[in-house]
Amino acid sequence: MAAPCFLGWDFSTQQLKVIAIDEHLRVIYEDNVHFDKDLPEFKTQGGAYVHSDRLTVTSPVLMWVKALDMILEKMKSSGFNFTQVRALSGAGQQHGSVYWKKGSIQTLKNASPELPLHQLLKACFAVSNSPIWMDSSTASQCSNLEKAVGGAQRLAAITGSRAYERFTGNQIAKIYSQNPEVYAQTERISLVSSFAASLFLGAYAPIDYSDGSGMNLLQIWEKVWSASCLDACAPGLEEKLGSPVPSHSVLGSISPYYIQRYGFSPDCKVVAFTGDNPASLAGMRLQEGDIAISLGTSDTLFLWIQEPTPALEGHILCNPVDSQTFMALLCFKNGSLMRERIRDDCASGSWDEFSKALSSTVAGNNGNLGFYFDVMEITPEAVGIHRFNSDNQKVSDFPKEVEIRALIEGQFMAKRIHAEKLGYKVMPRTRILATGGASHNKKILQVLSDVFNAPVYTIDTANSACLGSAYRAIHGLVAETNVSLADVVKLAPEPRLAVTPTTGAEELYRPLLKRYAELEQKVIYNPTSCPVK
Ligand SMILES: Nc1ncnc2c1ncn2[C@@H]1O[C@H](COP(=O)(O)OP(=O)(O)O)[C@@H](O)[C@H]1O
Ligand SMILES: O=C(CO)[C@@H](O)[C@H](O)COP(=O)(O)O
Repeated sequence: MAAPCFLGWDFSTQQLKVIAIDEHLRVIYEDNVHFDKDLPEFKTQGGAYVHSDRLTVTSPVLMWVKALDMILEKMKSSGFNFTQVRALSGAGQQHGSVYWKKGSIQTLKNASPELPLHQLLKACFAVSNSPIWMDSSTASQCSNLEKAVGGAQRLAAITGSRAYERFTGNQIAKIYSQNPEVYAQTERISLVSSFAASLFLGAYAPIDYSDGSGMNLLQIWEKVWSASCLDACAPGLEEKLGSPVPSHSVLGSISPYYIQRYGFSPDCKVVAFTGDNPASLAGMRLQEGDIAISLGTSDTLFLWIQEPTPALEGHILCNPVDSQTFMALLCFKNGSLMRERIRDDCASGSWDEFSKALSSTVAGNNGNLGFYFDVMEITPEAVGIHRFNSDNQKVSDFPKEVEIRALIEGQFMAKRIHAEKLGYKVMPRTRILATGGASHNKKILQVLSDVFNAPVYTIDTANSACLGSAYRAIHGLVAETNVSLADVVKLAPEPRLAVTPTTGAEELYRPLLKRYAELEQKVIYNPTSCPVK
């Protein structure tokens, strides 16, 4: 009999990725399909469409389905032995939503193995372009929701977050108010994560508690939908969402489609999918006191916490690996795409040249500071490029190398300032665990280490959401017997030290952090008066 293996998937913003691990937790297969490059027929940029209002951002749902067809075919042609797979789980970019048309459950259930899924599911979606996390078009729905439950702080106390435009409840409310007939045709609403799980299950997969906490709909303490939030968003919503489940739940066996088309075993189990950040928490084996920083399309910072106090900034999500605890999350929208834009403008499109600029400039950038928000930022709410010299005077440009350092130092100063606002303190034993595409870049990690005055660790793969999903697949099989994820992965390789802070970094950055926080107040978006020019 073939040695067992476990699959972890990640339906992220720019790509679909997969990792297979063996029973010793070693990565034995890794692959990806890049939406823009490998599926050019969908004409996405960074995996998404930015609409003409610059606020609405969507991704074609059939692109995700076709990417799954493509990656499975690639695995098949490489000789991947699907019969070995005992369980699979996965992750999806958070907050995005998929609208299944009435009757689609039958199509999912009876999928013919002769055809690729994207052909079979062509007519299954009431909304062909799914709203995703980059969308910021639901300001009026957010204000309605906060009003309906008694204010922003009250909503945060119930759901873990005040109303955010990308959060799924507000997106659903927009679809219902603009297209009630589309809403009426919809029999099930999935998150990207539970949509992906549905493809493997051949049935509608439930939403897990952790990704469900990014909707402004779930009571994070009781782990049930909030009736007042549901009612404020759209009628009959509870039925369309199904009941949420613990993140470690085994949802069932893989659909016959995969057994017949690819040779999966009928015993292969599908474990609930979750959000990409929660899955990364599992993949990095985050411990209390650690700080995780993901440098993917978005930048995120997250922590494992026991006793959260939901606030007006940041998010509290149910912890994906331990239902008694929580995770705190900050999301920064201007992450890798912003860095790519500055790389293209200032470093001829080369990461090597970008890194050289970081080496050739001094820590602290001689007091030059910058805010780089090509699109409306989430943390803080601000837009535009704002540069300040060491006298706090606004300047219109910087030399190229200074621009690159100002961008990277600014991005990390913002992370430290906002993490500290959440109550987080850098301690002598703090470890930063870095992941995501930009964590490949040591020069970027050095700036991160200096700004936080803490050592930065990485794991063997930057695809921690995939790895965490594969770990969660194993955990799902034993979770009911009270085995923790930590027990399951105790033999996995430890995170490796990547960089340590430069001597004197704390003294250098302390006054700069103070200045940055003060300048941030000046650039924060104020709809009644333009930000400083
Ligand atoms: N050497 C590098 N230096 C900085 N950024 C990099 C480097 N290599 C890749 N990246 C960034 O990684 C991003 C993709 O990260 P990834 O975590 O795979 O994103 P996602 O999961 O959101 O699709 C790319 O947009 C790219 O800008
Ligand atoms: O909106 C958030 C978290 O709240 C984003 O972090 C999305 O989950 C997208 O993730 P990436 O594709 O950038 O990893």
